[in-house]
Amino acid sequence: MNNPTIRKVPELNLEDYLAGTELEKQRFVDQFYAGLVDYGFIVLNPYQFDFNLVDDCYQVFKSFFKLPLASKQRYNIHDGGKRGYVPRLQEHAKNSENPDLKEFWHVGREVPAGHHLAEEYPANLWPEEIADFKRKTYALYEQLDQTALVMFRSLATALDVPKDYFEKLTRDGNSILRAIHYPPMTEFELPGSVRAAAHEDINLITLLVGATDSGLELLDRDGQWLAVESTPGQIVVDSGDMLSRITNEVIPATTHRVVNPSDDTSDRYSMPFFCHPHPDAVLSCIPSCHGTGAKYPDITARDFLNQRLREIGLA
Ligand SMILES: O=C(O)CCC(=O)C(=O)O
Ligand SMILES: [Fe+2]
Repeated sequence: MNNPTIRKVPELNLEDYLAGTELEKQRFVDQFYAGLVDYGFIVLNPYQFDFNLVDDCYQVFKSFFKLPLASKQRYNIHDGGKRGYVPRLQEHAKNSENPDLKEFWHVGREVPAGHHLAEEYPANLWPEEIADFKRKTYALYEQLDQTALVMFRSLATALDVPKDYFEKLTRDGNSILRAIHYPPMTEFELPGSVRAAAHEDINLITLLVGATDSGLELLDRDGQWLAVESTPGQIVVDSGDMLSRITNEVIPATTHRVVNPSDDTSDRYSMPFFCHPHPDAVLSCIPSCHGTGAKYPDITARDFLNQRLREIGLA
């Protein structure tokens, strides 16, 4: 029987990895890996992370989502949600017919003109109605990108690949900062829909800076839903489909959802950062996870992503 007071997503201190003794470092590596294998989620206390940038971004995105729909729709460029605004009831989970009760905004990687990915990555949109939108949101993007790199280094040790294995895979990667607004339930009349239906993330790992409210749940290995509790100042880290694929499912992509609140009138905001490889990266089974054979053939991150985006109604 699942007892939520006993089963709890492990909590880790990034300081142990970045400034700890060799023993603390190794313990962090082991606990991060075990957390992903056992739960697919860990709660991270970051180290030297500027949470003012998080507050700034919540301010920016709250102001944006408050704009009239006609203003917001100017930034809905129907590119499959790659950049800019995606209105309510657009995205649905892979096996769900009902759309999620959310609207969101995507900020993607900026590369200089002439860069080999400049043609492939769509240009970001920067709403002129909101002051400092670009500076504030991209500063958070870069800070999360740096944090991800540290988590990847620790994961590389656990998986027995060169320390820069994920760095190479994700250099100039297609990572996305998604700001989500879940409006009050009173604004919908859709009995079958939830804030975010059960799904797995497509990417390698996701970093979620503290949401403004609870509601996030993971499906644990015993088939029980478990609340993922975090406080402001923490970052929830979870594993996605791409990590599952290259680890031969040793680290599964954990199913999660955002349940509807008991209170019908409150909003919820969250900001997942989806860490993606660069499009030409080959998703290939890591040797230490090979076991009796790779379950999946090699595929480029580009092909894998496009396949998944079609499945969720975004391509
Ligand atoms: O809003 C949240 O807390 C989680 C959102 C999520 O899982 C997603 O957008 O993939
Ligand atoms: Fe997710």
